[in-house]
Amino acid sequence: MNAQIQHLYNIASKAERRIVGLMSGTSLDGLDVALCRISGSGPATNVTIEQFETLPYDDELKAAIRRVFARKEIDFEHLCLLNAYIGRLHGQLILDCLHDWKIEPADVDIIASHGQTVYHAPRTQHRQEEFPNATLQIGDGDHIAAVTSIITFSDFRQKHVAHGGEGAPLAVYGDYFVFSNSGENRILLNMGGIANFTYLPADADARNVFTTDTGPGNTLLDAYARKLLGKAYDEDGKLARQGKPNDQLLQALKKNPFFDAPFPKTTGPEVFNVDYVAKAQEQSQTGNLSAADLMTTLVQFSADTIVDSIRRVMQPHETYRIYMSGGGMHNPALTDAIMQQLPNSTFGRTDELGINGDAKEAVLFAVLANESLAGGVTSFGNRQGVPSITMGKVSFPG
Ligand SMILES: Nc1ncnc2c1ncn2[C@@H]1O[C@H](COP(=O)(O)OP(=O)(O)OP(=O)(O)O)[C@@H](O)[C@H]1O
Ligand SMILES: CC(=O)N[C@H]1[C@@H]2OC[C@@H](O2)[C@@H](O)[C@@H]1O[C@H](C)C(=O)O
Repeated sequence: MNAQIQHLYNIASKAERRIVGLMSGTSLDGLDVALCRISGSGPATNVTIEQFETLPYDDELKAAIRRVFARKEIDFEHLCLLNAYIGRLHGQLILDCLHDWKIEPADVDIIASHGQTVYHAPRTQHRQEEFPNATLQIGDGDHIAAVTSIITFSDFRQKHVAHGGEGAPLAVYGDYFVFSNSGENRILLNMGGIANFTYLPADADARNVFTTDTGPGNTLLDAYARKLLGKAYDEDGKLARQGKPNDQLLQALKKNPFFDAPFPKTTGPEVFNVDYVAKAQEQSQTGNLSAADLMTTLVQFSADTIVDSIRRVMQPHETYRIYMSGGGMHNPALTDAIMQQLPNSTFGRTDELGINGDAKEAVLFAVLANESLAGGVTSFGNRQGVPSITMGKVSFPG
C-alpha cells in the first residue's frame, strides 16, 4: 500500500484529530486559520479551537485577487498564476502560524482549505439553462500539501454542485454537526461579505435544517468604505451612524429576484457590487446622496434583507436565539439595525457555544474534512439544496 494512504487511514482511525481549517472569504480581508481538535463525527462532532489567527492580505495581494474576483472578463494567465500562487502562499502562512504557535507540522493531521472563491455562478444567476450550477475556488491543495508536507483536503464546493447544490452555503453541515441537539430554536447568522443564516429548529431534524444566503452582508459597505473613505471598512459603523436611510434608494436596491427566490439560495459580489448600487441610484434618482446617507442606506439594505429572510422561517409562538458570527457582528450600525427589527428574539454570538464567531467559517472546513475522513453520509433528506454527501479532495504531499 502507498504509505500515504496508510498514513491517511491511521489519521481516520484516530479518536481525535488535529485539523487546520482555512477560509478566505468574499471580503478579501485575509486568511482565517483555525487549529482545531476534533473528535466524533456527524451530530456527535466535538470541536475545540486550539488557536485562531486572521492573517491580513496586503494591498498588493488584494489588488491581484480583485483583477479576477467576481469579474466576467479577466486576464486568464493571471488567474492561472494566482491559482498556484495562492496555494503556495496559504501553505507558507500555515507554516508561519504553526511556528508562532510552537507546533510542529508533523503534529498536524490534516489541512482543510476552502481556497479563494473567484467566481460563483448558480444557475439562477448565470441563467444559461444548458449549464449547471457552478462555482470556482483557487489556491490549489497540491501546493499547500507540497509546501507544508501535510495531507490537504480542498475544493469542497464541487461535490455539492455535482450533486445538484449551488456549491454553497456549506455552513449547514458544520452547524448541524456542531450546534444542533440543543432543545432551542437556533438561527446562526453569519455576516461576512455575503450574509447567510442556518436554521436549526429545536427538534434537530436533519431533514429541515438548511443554510441560505440572504444577500449582501459587508460587501457593499466595504466597497463604499474604499470609495468614500479610502479605508477597508467603515470601522464600528462610524460613517453609517451619521446618516439617514434613503427610502427611495432602499426600495430600488431591494428590487432583485434573488430576494423572492425560495431557500436555500446563494449569491455573491457578482451581483451585489458598486455597479448594482449605481444602477439603483440612477433608477431612484438618488445619485446626490451624502456619503453618510449612502452608507446608512447600504447598512439598512443588508439589515432589512437579513431580517426579512429570518422572519420567513420564524413560526408564531416559538422563540428563537440568534447567534451571530463573521466580521459584520463587529459593526454596531449593522447589528443594531437588525436587532431593532427582531425584538422578540434574543441575540448572542457563537462564542457562547464554544466557537469564536470570527473563526466559525474556518472551523467549518475542518469539520467537513473530519466528516470525510471519519464520518459517513448523514441523511439530510432528499433535498437538492442540501445534498447528503461528504466533501473535499485529497492532496498528498509526496
Ligand atoms: N470593527 C468593525 N467595524 C465594522 N466592520 C467590521 C469591523 N470588523 C470587521 N468588520 C467587517 O467584517 C469584514 C470581514 O468579515 P469576514 O472575515 O467575516 O468576511 P469573509 O470571511 O471574507 O466573508 P464571507 O463570509 O462572505 O466569506 C470586514 O471587511 C468588515 O466589513
Ligand atoms: C461561493 C462562496 O464562496 N460562498 C461563500 C460566501 O461567503 C458567505 C456566503 O458567500 C456563503 O455562501 C459562502 O461561504 C460559507 C462559508 C458557506 O459556504 O457556508
